[in-house]
Amino acid sequence: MFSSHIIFQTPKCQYHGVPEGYKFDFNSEELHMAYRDTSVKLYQNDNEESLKFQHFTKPFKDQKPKTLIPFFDVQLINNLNNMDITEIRPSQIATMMATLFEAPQEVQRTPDLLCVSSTGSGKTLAYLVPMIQKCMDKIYGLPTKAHRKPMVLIFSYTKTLVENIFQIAKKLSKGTNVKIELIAGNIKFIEDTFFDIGICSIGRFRNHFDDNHESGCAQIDISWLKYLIIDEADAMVSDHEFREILEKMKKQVDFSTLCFSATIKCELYCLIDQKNYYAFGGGRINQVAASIKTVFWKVDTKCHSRITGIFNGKINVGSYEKYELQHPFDCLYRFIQKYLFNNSENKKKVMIFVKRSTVADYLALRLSLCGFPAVAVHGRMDYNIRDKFLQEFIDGKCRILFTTNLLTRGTDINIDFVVNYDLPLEYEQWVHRCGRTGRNGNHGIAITFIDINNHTDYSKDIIQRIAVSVEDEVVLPEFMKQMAKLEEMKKENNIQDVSFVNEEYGIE
Ligand SMILES: Nc1ncnc2c1ncn2[C@@H]1O[C@H](COP(=O)(O)OP(=O)(O)OP(=O)(O)O)[C@@H](O)[C@H]1O
Repeated sequence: MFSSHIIFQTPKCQYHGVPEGYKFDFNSEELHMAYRDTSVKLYQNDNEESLKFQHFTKPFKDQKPKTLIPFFDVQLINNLNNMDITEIRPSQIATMMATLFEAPQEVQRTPDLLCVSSTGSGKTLAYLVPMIQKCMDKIYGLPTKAHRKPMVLIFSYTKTLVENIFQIAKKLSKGTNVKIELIAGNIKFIEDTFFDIGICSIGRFRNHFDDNHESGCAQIDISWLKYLIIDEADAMVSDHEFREILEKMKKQVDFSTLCFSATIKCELYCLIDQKNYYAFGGGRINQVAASIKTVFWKVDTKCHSRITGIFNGKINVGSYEKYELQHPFDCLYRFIQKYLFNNSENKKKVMIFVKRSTVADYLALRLSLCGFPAVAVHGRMDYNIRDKFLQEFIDGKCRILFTTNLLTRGTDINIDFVVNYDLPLEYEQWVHRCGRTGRNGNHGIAITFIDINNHTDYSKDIIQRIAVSVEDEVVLPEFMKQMAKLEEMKKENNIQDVSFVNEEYGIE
């Protein structure tokens, strides 16, 4: 099991790790490998500036390269700047170091990489930037009109994620010759397979790769493949179809596998070459990111909802004075009233996770009828409607979004609150759900409803892992502590037995 501190595996090759306290020397002839985010922060130049992408801009033709560090084309740096991206994040420099340096001679190819870094820490750019640069370097060495076969394939977990990665890749590669192909979704099958980077969903890729492919599908030739990127790798590893494809690809050609996620499980190691890999860990691994405040609210599905409909032209919201517990819908209603609709200036957004798509639809409708417009986005709806609702939420036209597992991972929308109305089936999903807020340097709040009278339905494992993972100062419902048997765990002494209601984000 990884904790937030067990992070680095010594690579079985000649790169050096960087000791604590080491300062990056731009003129150094040595090769370096970043291995922990505390160390990566030490990559600063003499002026103590934070490290920027432009520090790695390629020199002009007649200029002598100052260092052995990798270089980015000006066009790529400009594209990054146009996206307001200047500083390099820890996972980004680690991936850059691992992929852009030439591997030592005794190592045939770039070692594999396991990059585990908190939600919202910038893993998508961590792999896209060096991969686009690699393709640009390759293209320079080829005749202008040469037909190129894919050098990089990127796989991710859902069609929505794959499409997001594609959109970012298109922006990053603007004005370069790098050809990027989307191999996912309900768009037409690709017609030619001459591209540099393919961004794929598993099912659609299979049609272009497998012998049992749909007739007429162009077949992708992977003989040039050098890098296989697996985003949300710990979820992908559970997909048998994906593992089969991977095995088949590995039999055909030797490529480096780069895995990215905010959570890690042991099975993930079967995706990489365990004798020749780097691992990088940044932020809290397998835990909710430090930028997110986690709060637990007790609710009771067995008590009646007091929001009963229209009464004298107003919603009857009942009275709660005598009741300690509330039905989850009532709890949600009061939360939204207090934190999203307390004044006309409020622009805050909440993403609410539920188990089932029918529940998402029902709750969105019910809340809308109560005067708080909400939409639901899930896997059992038409793509176009899904995209339309999601866009309304992104644009802030609708500030309440109900969803299911569909948006658990990877979704990058600026939101203030996450509510786990139901608990997910796996602990890792809870971490990713909470990680939809508190991204990209912002703070967020993730509220988890704990059904106090129905907790037998929950997986004991989830409750236990959540209870153990949260920081000492997070107040937990008593039964969570009991279920987690925290008495036997080292954290027990630090958890106070007080009301679950958090002062700042308590319901009343
Ligand atoms: N160097 C950077 N400077 C400024 N913003 C950045 C930088 N790198 C990434 N970002 C922004 O940070 C946000 C989060 O990035 P990204 O979605 O890649 O996170 P992630 O680590 O993949 O998260 P998750 O694990 O939840 O998928 C994005 O909006 C991205 O544009």
